[in-house]
Amino acid sequence: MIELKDKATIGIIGGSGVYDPKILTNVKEIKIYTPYGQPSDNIILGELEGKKVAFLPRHGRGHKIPPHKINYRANIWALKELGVKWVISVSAVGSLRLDYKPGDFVIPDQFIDMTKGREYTFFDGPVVAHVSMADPFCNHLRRIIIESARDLGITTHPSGTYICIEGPRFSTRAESKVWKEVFKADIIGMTLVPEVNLACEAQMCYTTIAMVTDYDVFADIPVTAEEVTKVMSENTEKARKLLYEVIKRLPEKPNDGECSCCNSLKTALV
Ligand SMILES: CSC[C@H]1O[C@H](OP(=O)(O)O)[C@H](O)[C@@H]1O
Ligand SMILES: Nc1ncnc2[nH]cnc12
Repeated sequence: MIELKDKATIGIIGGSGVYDPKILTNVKEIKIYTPYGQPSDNIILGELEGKKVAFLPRHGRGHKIPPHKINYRANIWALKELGVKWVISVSAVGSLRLDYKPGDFVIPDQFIDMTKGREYTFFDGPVVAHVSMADPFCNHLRRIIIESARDLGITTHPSGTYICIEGPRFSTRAESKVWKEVFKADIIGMTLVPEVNLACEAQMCYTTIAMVTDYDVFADIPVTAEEVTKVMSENTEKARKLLYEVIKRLPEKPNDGECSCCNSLKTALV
């Protein structure tokens, strides 16, 4: 049973290189049990500017869980259980275009799912739901992140299509060419799906701050995990600054006029 004092309205899911919530004060660690098993790690609860924030490292502390083994359902369920309404995900991504450079941020507005066998839904029957994914990210949250990044002078691309591959391997040159030239995706990663789908089913506002770490395999020297980790660690301070500013500006509740994330099940149930 979660106590009222342990509720949080804002959730941060940290990706590669983001394993601790350094911007939070009054932190405490809690373990959450879900019908889907264990989340990636204990959740760190803390405060920022008087707001309650829950932090969860997607790969666990020490990066022990690969993308295809993450218990996405348990992670989203745990955040929902805590009362989270806004979910800000931080992710390392490869760039599929020259003008999205390592160190830049991208706030994607679309995704393409190339994953192969994950648990994609909370609705496995007998209740069946088909949520709309036309606009998969919360536009209210995207606007606040884009404005905050602009005011902080952080180079941020306000749109982009994220292609999510199964991993854990990186793409071949032929695959990367297809993602770039045929699918016209802008960035590539391994963790967005099904995190985004599940957040939508849980009627939460979800957006990703994608940090470009590499040029995938269309660069002369193809991407390595070492390169991703290095670029990510060089830029985590920038990500923290942005998270701080975004959380400062987030209203208590999503604004009905700007997004309909909280009502995603209204038209989804069969
Ligand atoms: C460490 S290299 C590949 C790894 O990094 C990204 O993870 P995240 O989105 O959690 O930052 C990518 O999707 C892969 O899982
Ligand atoms: N090039 C890449 N492909 C897939 N996932 C990534 N995460 C960071 N860079 C990536």
